[in-house]
Amino acid sequence: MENVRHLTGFGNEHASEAVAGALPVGQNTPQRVAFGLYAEQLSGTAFTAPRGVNRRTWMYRLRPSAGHPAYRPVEARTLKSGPFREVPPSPNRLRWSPAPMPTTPTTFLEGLFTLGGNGSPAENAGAAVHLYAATASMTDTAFFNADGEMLIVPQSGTLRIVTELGVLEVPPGHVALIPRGMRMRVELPGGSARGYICENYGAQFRLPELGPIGSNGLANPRDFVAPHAAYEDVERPTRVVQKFQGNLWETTLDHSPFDVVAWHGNNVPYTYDLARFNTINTVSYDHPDPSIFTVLTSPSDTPGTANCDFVIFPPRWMVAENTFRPPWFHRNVMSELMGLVHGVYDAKADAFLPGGASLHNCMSAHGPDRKTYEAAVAAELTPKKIDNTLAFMFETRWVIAPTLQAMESPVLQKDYDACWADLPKAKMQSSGGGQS
Ligand SMILES: O=C(O)Cc1cc(O)ccc1O
Ligand SMILES: [Fe+2]
Repeated sequence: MENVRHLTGFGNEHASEAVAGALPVGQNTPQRVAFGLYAEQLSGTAFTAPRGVNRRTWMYRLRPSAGHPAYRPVEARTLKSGPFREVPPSPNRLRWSPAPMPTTPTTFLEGLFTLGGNGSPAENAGAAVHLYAATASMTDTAFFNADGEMLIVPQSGTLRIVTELGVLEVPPGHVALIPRGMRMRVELPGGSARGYICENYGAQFRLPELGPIGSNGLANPRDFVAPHAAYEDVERPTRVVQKFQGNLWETTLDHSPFDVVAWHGNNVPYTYDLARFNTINTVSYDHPDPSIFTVLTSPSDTPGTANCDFVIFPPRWMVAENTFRPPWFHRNVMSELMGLVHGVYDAKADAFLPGGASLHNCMSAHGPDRKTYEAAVAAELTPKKIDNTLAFMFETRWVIAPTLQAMESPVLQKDYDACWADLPKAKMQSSGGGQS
């Protein structure tokens, strides 16, 4: 009964205690909490947010978080933040090969490299896209992000993420969602790890509406897993680093901040196994819009126009008749940043590599590369499984401005445009209505 050990269900009111009797019954703040624990609330939405989206968690801890010395600024190095104004946002299609792993010991926090983003923490809107490449576990260090929640997409190497509410194991193929402000420490059981992060400055990610799909499908709520309470009673100097309005600040505690003995609430970290995604696709003709593959969405103030969608392209059967089956040629109002966890993406036969990334901003013309196009128009349309692949996209209503370091990166591909060059001209009958 492995499942009994998990707390499941997206947005649920979870409760967990590492020590029996630590969690108050029937109220949040008794005059005296069991064992002398301190009650502390972490909110993820305004107190008055509508009930359906309101998120907060109550923690019962050895010491209140308030007991800390002043934070002092520290260098953020390759971690950048909105507003993204270092370089004019490029209308060009951009693609990066995977960056080499660091050759010196580098933690998750030290190895963050920002590709680009939009909006800013000050506006509570937009998102940033970071890559991480780590070769060392964080030790006696905790990090929290006051600027937004973080959706972590491992590409290689399992992450063990210690959070205030418990421990998450996140192998490639799974994702983790860490609420704004929640302390975390990232350990590497396999010694190294690489992946992608969407730092969401806007409204918290949630499950998309299902409309005519009905009451089941896509990412089912029950497959999101929250940790059990687990605490450290450690009296050792611990660095706490926070990202606040784009800058990093740090202070030192004389104890571990992972000292929450019990908690209850719905503002919690989650993991989700993307293999659980219930993929829906055409069984008749034509390639649907990729919104059909939305795992999580962060809405903006305009209904149906996301601050950021997290979309995946998982293994699936392709059965469409009389159809060009791969993604079509298109120019979108929304901007698209893509990554690849493993395998080959069905629009790009070449050079879109696991650990790499591509950026197709608002109105930039893109779609299948020439090799994909030629294979798809020639293909015999028997049922075929697209297998052993996992690509994803962060899609956002605002243009994603790359950072200077992303534009100057040696792994920025110089010849991406060439994959659409030399597509043969259509052969019109000369009797048609064309003018010459
Ligand atoms: O550009 C891409 O590869 C992403 C994408 C996939 C798809 O199936 C349809 C549209 C789209 O933007
Ligand atoms: Fe696209």
